[in-house]
Amino acid sequence: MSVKEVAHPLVKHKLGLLRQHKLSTRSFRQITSELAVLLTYEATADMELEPATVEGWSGPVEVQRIKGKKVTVVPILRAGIGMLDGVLELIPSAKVSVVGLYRNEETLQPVAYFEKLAHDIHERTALIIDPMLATGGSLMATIDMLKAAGCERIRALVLVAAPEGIQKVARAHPDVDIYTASVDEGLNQDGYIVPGLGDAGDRIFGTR
Ligand SMILES: O=P(O)(O)OC[C@H]1O[C@H](OP(=O)(O)OP(=O)(O)O)[C@H](O)[C@@H]1O
Ligand SMILES: O=c1cc[nH]c(=O)[nH]1
Ligand SMILES: [Mg+2]
Repeated sequence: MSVKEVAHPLVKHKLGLLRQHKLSTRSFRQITSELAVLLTYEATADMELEPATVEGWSGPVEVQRIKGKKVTVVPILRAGIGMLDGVLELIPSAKVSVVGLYRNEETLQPVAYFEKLAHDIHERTALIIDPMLATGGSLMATIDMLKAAGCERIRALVLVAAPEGIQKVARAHPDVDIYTASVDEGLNQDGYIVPGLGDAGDRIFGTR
């Protein structure tokens, strides 16, 4: 497994904006979406290309196009929805497989409540999206669902990751790569990432 902490200046700058406590719901949503675009750019950098010929203005031109193009984006409800538009901006033809999970606030264990996956997920690369990787429970549960459905190539795009969650996922799923704007310091006693972003779902949906 690899963890790629994206060092691009735009990513660092936008993440800094997002960390501000006093940020409107509108701005939080907007910047989350922009970061999703940039993480997608990184997470697709090794996509395979194949040669093709198109009809150009001066005749046939040899071009390159993405081979296969089979991707499914997997937002983890609810906060993952905040990254969906950004990912689809770069991969507009991707199928969307939705997973619903929430974290029990006392046990910190993920509780599954929804699953609707692309029917041909076994032949697609899954890009899981969720702003937060904290204890890793939600990501692990999602990976388990995808693998149970036959998915073989899985990547996760998260805005902020805690080392504790990364280690847990790495041990159980060494084949899954993680792309993040930041590996933060760690978790507090309530399982929140420090310095983190707070409750990303509440900030995206304006529910607190
Ligand atoms: O790594 P973990 O410890 O599992 O925590 C991370 C999860 O917690 C948050 O979701 P939450 O349960 O708050 O649901 P929400 O998106 O509906 O707010 C976040 O969006 C992740 O899905
Ligand atoms: O820091 C955290 C941890 C879990 N979920 C969040 O939204 N934020
Ligand atoms: Mg939440």
